[in-house]
Amino acid sequence: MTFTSTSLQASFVVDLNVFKDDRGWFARTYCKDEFAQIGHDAEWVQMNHSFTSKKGTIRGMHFQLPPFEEIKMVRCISGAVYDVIIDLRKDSATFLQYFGTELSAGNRRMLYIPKGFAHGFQTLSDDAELIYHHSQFYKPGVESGIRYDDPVIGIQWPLQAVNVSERDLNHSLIDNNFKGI
Ligand SMILES: Cc1cn([C@H]2C[C@H](O)[C@@H](COP(=O)(O)OP(=O)(O)O[C@H]3O[C@@H](C)C(=O)[C@@H](O)[C@H]3O)O2)c(=O)[nH]c1=O
Repeated sequence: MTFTSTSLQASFVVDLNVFKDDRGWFARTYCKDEFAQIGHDAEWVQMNHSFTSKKGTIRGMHFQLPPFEEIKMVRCISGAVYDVIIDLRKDSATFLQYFGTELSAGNRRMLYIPKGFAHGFQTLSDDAELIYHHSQFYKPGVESGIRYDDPVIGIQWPLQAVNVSERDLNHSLIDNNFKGI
């Protein structure tokens, strides 16, 4: 695996080493020893899988509140998405900045998202599927979110937004009281 730092400290784009032969290919998607390179020593306690039928759909921008913050790692296994993270770490030099990259079944790229970030994505194709690794259990009562179109963040989504969930449309906008997590 190749780990490439993004513009937001401690988050990484992870590219797989693909071994090809006449049958197809093989790639390792997680290895405790390799992930030690980026300081990852947490256990993945939950894995999730989502399917999104319509191109342009946005899900996000989600995070769990302290003390249930989590590390996530995401990979697209069907179609393509524009995947976005927002730095919400209050002491970070890049507080409230975002990073986005394309994840697709074709590029097999993963995004490693440390604690203290919001995460979301827009589908760039119909029938997009994402696999998630989580270092924390899902806790519905401690979920929070940032609006995908919050002007303070100013995410440039590639497509017009469609099919945003009621919950995601109702995240409150960032104001001066927001000090991060
Ligand atoms: C996230 C999650 C949802 N659910 C349930 C709650 C609900 O009934 C249904 C759909 O949940 P949501 O509407 O929250 O799904 P979704 O909007 O796709 O939520 C996901 O968005 C992306 C951007 C992330 O980063 C994920 O961590 C997760 O928050 O699945 C679980 O049972 N376990 C889970 O871990």
